[in-house]
Amino acid sequence: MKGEREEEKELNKNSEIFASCSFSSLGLHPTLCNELQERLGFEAPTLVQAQAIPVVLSGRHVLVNAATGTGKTVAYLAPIIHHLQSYSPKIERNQGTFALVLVPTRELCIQVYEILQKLLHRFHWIVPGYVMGGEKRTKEKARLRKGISILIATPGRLLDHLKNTSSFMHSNLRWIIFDEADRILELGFGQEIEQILDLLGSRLTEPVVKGNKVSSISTSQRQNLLLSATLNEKVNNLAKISLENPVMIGLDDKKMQLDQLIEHTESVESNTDDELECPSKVTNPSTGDYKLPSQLVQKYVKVPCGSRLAVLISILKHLFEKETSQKIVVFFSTCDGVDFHYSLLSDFRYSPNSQSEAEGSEMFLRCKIFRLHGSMKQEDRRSTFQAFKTEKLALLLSTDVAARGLDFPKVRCIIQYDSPGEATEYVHRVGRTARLGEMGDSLLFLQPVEVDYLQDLGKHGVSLTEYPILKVLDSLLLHGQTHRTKKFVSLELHPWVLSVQKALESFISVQPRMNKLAQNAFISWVRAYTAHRGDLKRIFMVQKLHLGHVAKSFALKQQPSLVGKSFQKQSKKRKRDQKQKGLSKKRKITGKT
Ligand SMILES: Nc1ncnc2c1ncn2[C@@H]1O[C@H](COP(=O)(O)OP(=O)(O)OP(=O)(O)O)[C@@H](O)[C@H]1O
Repeated sequence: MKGEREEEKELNKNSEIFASCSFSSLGLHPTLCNELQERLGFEAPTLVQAQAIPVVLSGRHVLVNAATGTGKTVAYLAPIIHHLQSYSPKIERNQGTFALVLVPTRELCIQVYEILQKLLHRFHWIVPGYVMGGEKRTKEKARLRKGISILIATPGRLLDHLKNTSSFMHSNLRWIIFDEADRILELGFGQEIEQILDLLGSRLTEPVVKGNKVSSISTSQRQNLLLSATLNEKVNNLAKISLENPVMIGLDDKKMQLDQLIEHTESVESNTDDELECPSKVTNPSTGDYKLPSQLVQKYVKVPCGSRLAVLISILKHLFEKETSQKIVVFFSTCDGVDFHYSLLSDFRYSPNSQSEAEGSEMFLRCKIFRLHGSMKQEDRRSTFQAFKTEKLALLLSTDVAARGLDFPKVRCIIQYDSPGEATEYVHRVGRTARLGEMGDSLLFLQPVEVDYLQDLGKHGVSLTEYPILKVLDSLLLHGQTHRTKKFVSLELHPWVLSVQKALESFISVQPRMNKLAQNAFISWVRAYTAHRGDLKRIFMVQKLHLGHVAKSFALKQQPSLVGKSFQKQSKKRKRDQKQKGLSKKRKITGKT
């Protein structure tokens, strides 16, 4: 009986995610359909692919607004490859770039490149490639000179090459794709994108820059695609300047069959222009335009500041002990925060059940631990990204550098330990789990004074239920027995929390290196907290912070000085980094990720 129900559930899940048609029925070349099946293991298109592929094949400009993890990447790559392979005579390397995919981060660049490589296996004359920050320019120049048919790029580096690499040939450019458009714009790349559109002669609203680099292909032969899991004013503006009479594709989470999809596409098409001309329709945040996977279970946990760290590591312990094969991602607001927690969790030993110190202590968490943030060396970022992908039991500590577009298979739970700020960021962080119909949980940490943030999320149609933290703490064995909370007044005084906090503080206090990391993380955390913008300042009020409790959340017995040398040194370093990266105007909280 149970088996039947499971089967039924599985079927329902599949019909909410996959379309009841084949890739070939969408008009894709048979060899490409084979590659999709054999190299990527895709039996049938997802709903968003079934809807988008025919439209992209038709040559129309498209705006896709679909939930995270619904298969947007193949929705644009497959039709482009289909067209390119059909060119007769065959395209050649020396004809330069035909399609340009713009992505916000280096990791996403590599991820899209890897999928492209697989899809192009049997179309060896179509050359994939990427250019991105952190790589050697000279090597990139050489590759561009040889020719890259489908180029994936981060905006800053692409602009650099457009201006400085004369051998970069793009006069045959036909497609520009903005993948994770919202993130590209949030990172402050709006101006770069406009310049790129100008240099490529692809901006619709303003006169095109004239010069030797403007493409010879007429803009009417261009096809631009914009993909985003969230919509806002900036995305709408980009759509206006880059998309001509686009088809809007947005999927509801509810079940849609293919015939409904086609109807949907058509009805959406007829509204297309109105939608774009009326920003409020596209951008109104209260209409629930944030697409979240319906099977995602979203919870929040209310934790007083001083107990945050003890509670975080207790929840991690509980989750890893409950399921011995799973992956979890924890998001932090700063690189220093990631570094500190990474070192701490990698080394922290504690045996809650040993009666004496003589018995020795054991690793608190028994899983592989990884870290990812923007200040790491490119090779380290790359190897972490690849390693975490293939692990079965692992924890990734990351800044928002991992929040967008990254596809780590089988992530079971997302913990937002430091609050995300903008609701869009929340959506993208949780989007790293519950991908393609898989189950997934998310947990948002809030301090009691921050709970109004739930209302902010509610305005976007995002609702969370409370995580039973006391029950979890009660279930953890301390000195061989569980401790019921009824006898204790609050979470901070729970014997388990007290015991773990004490062990953490002793661990930090005897290790100068850990102490230093904790202090840096504390300072950066306070700075990031003060940098919340607009309305969020009302929720995340720095004045309401008790800095002694914040220090406790970094296992520091004493509060480090915020006016001391190290704070000033860090501020100076941050300004210097900003200058070097030329990002000073881009982000209000630079250096965060
Ligand atoms: N037709 C398909 N059949 C099976 N798996 C698929 C199919 N299409 C995509 N996938 C898988 O689904 C996952 C999500 O795909 P993808 O990363 O393209 O989603 P996305 O919508 O771009 O997500 P995000 O918005 O987070 O970037 C990937 O692991 C991908 O390999």
